Amino acid sequence: MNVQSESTHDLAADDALDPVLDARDLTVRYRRDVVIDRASFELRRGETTFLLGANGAGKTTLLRALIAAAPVRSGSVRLGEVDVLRRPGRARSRIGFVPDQLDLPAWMSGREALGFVGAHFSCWRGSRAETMLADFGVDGERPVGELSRGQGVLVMLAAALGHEPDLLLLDEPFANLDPGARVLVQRALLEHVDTSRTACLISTHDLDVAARLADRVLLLEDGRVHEIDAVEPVEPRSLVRRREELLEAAFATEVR
Ligand SMILES: Nc1ncnc2c1ncn2[C@@H]1O[C@H](COP(=O)(O)OP(=O)(O)OP(=O)(O)O)[C@@H](O)[C@H]1O
Repeated sequence: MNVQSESTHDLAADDALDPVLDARDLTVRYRRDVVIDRASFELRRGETTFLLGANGAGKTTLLRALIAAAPVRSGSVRLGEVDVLRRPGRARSRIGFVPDQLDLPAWMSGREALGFVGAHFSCWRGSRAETMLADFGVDGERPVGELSRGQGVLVMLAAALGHEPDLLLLDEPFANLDPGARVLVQRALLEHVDTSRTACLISTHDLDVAARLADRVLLLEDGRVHEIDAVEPVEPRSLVRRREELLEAAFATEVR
């Protein structure tokens, strides 16, 4: 999402060369099943990268591998100078993560959940996360068991953004959000990525959102990660064509 003014263009260009995360030859296996097969890619400062792939392609597995929470068999993940697989605690303190399943204790209030997630990620900036939660219109005193999935995503997003991470990893954050909540989430992400120059990787099945917001697209297919060029310049026709290409590539068997 490059909304830099012209005067900051050079700085943005320099920034763009600076990878926040560098994954090299990453292989993840569940027993004998190779889910991620020698994946290599970078996530760069100020760029929003979308991760596409059919059901079961390994998107969740790949995102988890990037916080050392999946069985990585070989390869490396570096977050700046930090070796994520060797020092996951240190790396996680600089990462905001929104999982696909919100496994929070049902009795916990939204506000307590912010602290819980913050503690897990070795970081806690309570007041900022609580302000974000209020901005999202979620009552922080309500138990998360009483929240809808969309409201739960907003709690996790506030927790993920609250400590101003260098890297944001979001697993299907737009699923089951109503249009209002979707706009809120997208706006919060856009603002955050643009102002703090965070790197961001978002998995989704929503090709409309990906085509509209992506600076880069990674496609996961047969365990391999393929990079698809940025969707720009953004012209309606090229966008439609690009979406069709992505759709065919990602879901070839389903659309035939
Ligand atoms: N803990 C696990 N143990 C064994 N196999 C697993 C485990 N977690 C995931 N898998 C397998 O790994 C593959 C990839 O699953 P993953 O959830 O990463 O895919 P996905 O692309 O996120 O799917 P979806 O779009 O449906 O959410 C699947 O075949 C799944 O069955």
